[in-house]
Amino acid sequence: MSALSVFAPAKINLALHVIGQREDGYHLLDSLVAFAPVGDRLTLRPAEGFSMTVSGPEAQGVPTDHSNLVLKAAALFAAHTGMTGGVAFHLEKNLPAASGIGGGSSDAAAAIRGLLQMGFGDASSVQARVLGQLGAALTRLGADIPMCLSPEPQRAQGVGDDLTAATLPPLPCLLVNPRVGVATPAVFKALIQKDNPWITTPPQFADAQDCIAWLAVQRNDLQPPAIATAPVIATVLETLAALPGCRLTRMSGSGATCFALFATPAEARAAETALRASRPEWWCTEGTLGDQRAASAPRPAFNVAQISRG
Ligand SMILES: C[C@](O)(CO)[C@H](O)COP(=O)(O)OP(=O)(O)OC[C@H]1O[C@@H](n2ccc(N)nc2=O)[C@H](O)[C@@H]1O
Ligand SMILES: Nc1ncnc2c1ncn2[C@@H]1O[C@H](COP(=O)(O)OP(=O)(O)OP(=O)(O)O)[C@@H](O)[C@H]1O
Repeated sequence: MSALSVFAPAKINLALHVIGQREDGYHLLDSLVAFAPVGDRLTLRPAEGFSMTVSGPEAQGVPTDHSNLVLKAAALFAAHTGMTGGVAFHLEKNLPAASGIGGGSSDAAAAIRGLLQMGFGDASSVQARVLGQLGAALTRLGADIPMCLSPEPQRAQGVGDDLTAATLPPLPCLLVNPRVGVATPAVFKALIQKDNPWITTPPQFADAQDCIAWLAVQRNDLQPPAIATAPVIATVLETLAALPGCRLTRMSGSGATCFALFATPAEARAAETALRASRPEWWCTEGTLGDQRAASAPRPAFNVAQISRG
């Protein structure tokens, strides 16, 4: 068996409404999610046991031991499927960690897609029931993992694990992180109002401008508590809003990464050039949001949707 390379795209919460809280403390969400053409790259090579190396521009501080979400997800996969053999993972880290764009969760989901694609797991045991149990365990590992298993536009409800495919037009986007790590639990803890209104059901959008007009009346309820935790996020949003052609600005996930949407890719590219010149210390990259399934990995032998919606 040869090596397999799997793309782990950035996840963007175009809208993120917090609509309640469960007794165990987890929050109930209603979020519209899309994926960017920028992301990490995970390579899987058959080996004895599981191991992990990390390289790339954002590798510093990313664990290479069993605390990496890639190795944790692989261990869960092995426990649930009876997988024999092992894999040497290599992670090329391009996304800043702890930044609200799903980095570790997207890497973990890429590991699961890769293991399925390589044919690991006892085929007879990888049935709907096993995949459902694995899905529940992966949600406990990272609430963003289920939505990253199939990197396509989707509405995420429940604690992030109740997924419905959504149709979105291509959305030209600029992603910006001010290089401040934000801890997700701290932001949820700082959220005062837990029972906010739901998302209105997304209609069919004629084009990017139509979608942006609809998004403008949605929210990210974690934005105010994240700004209270890391005030620089407000500066990022103000800076993005002042860029020529910017139609909408918002924070993704629990921050600190923010995004700006544009009507055309040319406007997004021009905005990236301008921002790189004025704020060279910030991480920024442009790309068109949408469906990254084709780029992420060949389709695995088993239905990934069974895990993510299990
Ligand atoms: C903010 C989002 O990124 C939106 O997509 C996710 O809800 C967070 O996903 P994640 O980073 O994978 O989060 P996890 O590592 O599973 O959870 C970190 C912590 O965030 C809080 N958490 C997470 C998800 C959720 N629905 N409710 C919560 O209250 C819990 O305190 C949890 O212990
Ligand atoms: N593969 C990984 N990539 C990045 N961080 C990882 C990974 N595995 C474990 N971690 C640890 O998880 C922490 C959170 O990183 P991650 O990139 O998942 O952030 P996040 O903001 O929780 O993402 P999101 O909220 O969008 O799901 C990091 O500080 C790091 O110590």
